[in-house]
Amino acid sequence: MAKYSIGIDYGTLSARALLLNIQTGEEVCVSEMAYPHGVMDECLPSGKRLGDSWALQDPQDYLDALQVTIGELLQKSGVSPEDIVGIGVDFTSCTILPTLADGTPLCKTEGFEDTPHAYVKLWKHHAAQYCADELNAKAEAMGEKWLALYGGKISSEWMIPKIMQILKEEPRVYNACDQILEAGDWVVWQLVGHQARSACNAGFKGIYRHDTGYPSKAFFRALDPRLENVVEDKLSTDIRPIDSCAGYLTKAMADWTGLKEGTPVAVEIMDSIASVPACQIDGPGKMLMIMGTSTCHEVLSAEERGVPGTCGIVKDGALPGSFCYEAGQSCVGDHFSWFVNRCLPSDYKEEAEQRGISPHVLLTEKASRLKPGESGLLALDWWNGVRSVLMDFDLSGLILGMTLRTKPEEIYRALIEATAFGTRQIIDAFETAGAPIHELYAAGGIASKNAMAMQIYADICNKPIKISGSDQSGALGSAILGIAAADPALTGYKNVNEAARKLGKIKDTVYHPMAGNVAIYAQLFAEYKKLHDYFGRGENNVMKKLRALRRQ
Ligand SMILES: Nc1ncnc2c1ncn2[C@@H]1O[C@H](COP(=O)(O)OP(=O)(O)O)[C@@H](O)[C@H]1O
Ligand SMILES: O=C(CO)[C@@H](O)[C@@H](O)COP(=O)(O)O
Repeated sequence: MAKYSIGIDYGTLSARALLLNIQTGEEVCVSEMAYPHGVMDECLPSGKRLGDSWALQDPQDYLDALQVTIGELLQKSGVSPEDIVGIGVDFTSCTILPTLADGTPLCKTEGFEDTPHAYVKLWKHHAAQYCADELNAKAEAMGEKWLALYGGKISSEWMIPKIMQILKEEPRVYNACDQILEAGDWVVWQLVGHQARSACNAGFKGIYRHDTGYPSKAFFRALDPRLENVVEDKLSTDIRPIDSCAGYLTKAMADWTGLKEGTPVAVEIMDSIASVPACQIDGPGKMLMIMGTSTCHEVLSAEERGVPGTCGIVKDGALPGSFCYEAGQSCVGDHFSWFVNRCLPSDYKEEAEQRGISPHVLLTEKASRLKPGESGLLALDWWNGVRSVLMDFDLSGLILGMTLRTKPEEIYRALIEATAFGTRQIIDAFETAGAPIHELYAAGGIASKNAMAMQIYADICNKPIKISGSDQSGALGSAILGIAAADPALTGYKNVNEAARKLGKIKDTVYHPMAGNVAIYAQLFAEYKKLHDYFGRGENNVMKKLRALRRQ
């Protein structure tokens, strides 16, 4: 009798669930639900305005997505809940929410429905930059050893700066909540009825180290005396490995989803990392890029050492037996959709509509006819701040070289090239730190949808790129972890590594660098680096001044 696992991938705008046949690897069906409240970056549903760089979500959307997507999987496939051996969940991160002791989100309690700080802060909520600046200065002054393991700077996207922002701006929320946790950990809590926080999230986003735990009380006290006991008061030291079982589906959640009560649920994993087992990344020298709204870069290594430009290193963070390094770019697909949504001229919109294709496909078709360098444009990919080498969300975007003749497809291509230069910068940082990258692998929406972008990346990075065999690599990785959570006697897999070897997959297509393009892009990259340093390393702080003026 065939057995199945379900993987649920919570992205920025939607959740995707995948039903996987655990013996054949067949992806039986996929179901997606866009979050009804989407990303709230201007106001709450009540109309209450949010500040600059805010990005919130409504946690009820996550539960509704469980009900709708799992219901659809069961209905479309006709598979019996009895034959589902496990469930895995991955989530965009660092996405956090304050809750009561029983898990009720604070934004759903009386008196907090209209309080922005009581809602989920999405990964791309960047309004805690001033808190991150304070934290980084303090960590450096106090010689905190963990700082180097986060590339030398903690991002304002990460958990502690976000908690600091809540405490400083709305102490009422900080005091009223019993827990502050990753939304992925919260979903698992809802599924199994108790908390089982993920080592992956805690390590990458919560400054939790496998050997030393959280930063010391003295450090938290130095940040703010009210934070001295933040770990005991709001976090947890019960941190679980990602290949373990978090617990079993409760009766209430079985009724909500249509699944069987008692189905094992895996400890949650970050969405980016879930693609590692799905793409058969099993050792050093391979960099996996998960390219969607943002891009995350994953590298496995036997060693733990700080690499400038990375955002974190976690022991057994992606697969047991290796350290996983993550670097990232906060604006990739978002970069392209900004252009499509805000700047596309009406004749282009009409052409796309008439031909029944998306504006991305139209712009890509036109941009494919251009040669590298032909547009005369060069952009900095900082539309959503910088998560890599500079780690600064007060920086902003730039396009250089525009003339009266500049065409939309030229800008679109320059934006894609800018994100590839950003990736090249990250690869160079790894290689300079003594971790050579021989091959690139790509997963996520853009890897499967945009061949031109992948060729540009191969040319700019001067490395071959292999593509994930699944269009839903996050959900596939989660389903693999769902197997690891189940009884091996039932699944036939000894551990997650074995399941990843058998069920992970890569396409036959490989994008090879083209020598002529590589040479031209090398010249453009040299100019990109100059702009990067000029605007990013303090020589000209105009971007920060403009941001400060906007906030006044
Ligand atoms: N043909 C395309 N070329 C480039 N980017 C695209 C294309 N189609 C969609 N995108 C971008 O892909 C992003 C969504 O990526 P996806 O991996 O599906 O989601 P997520 O990052 O939320 O997991 C959006 O930002 C969108 O602008
Ligand atoms: O930062 C991480 C993971 O570490 C991502 O969750 C974040 O960049 C958002 O990813 P998506 O672009 O929504 O796939």
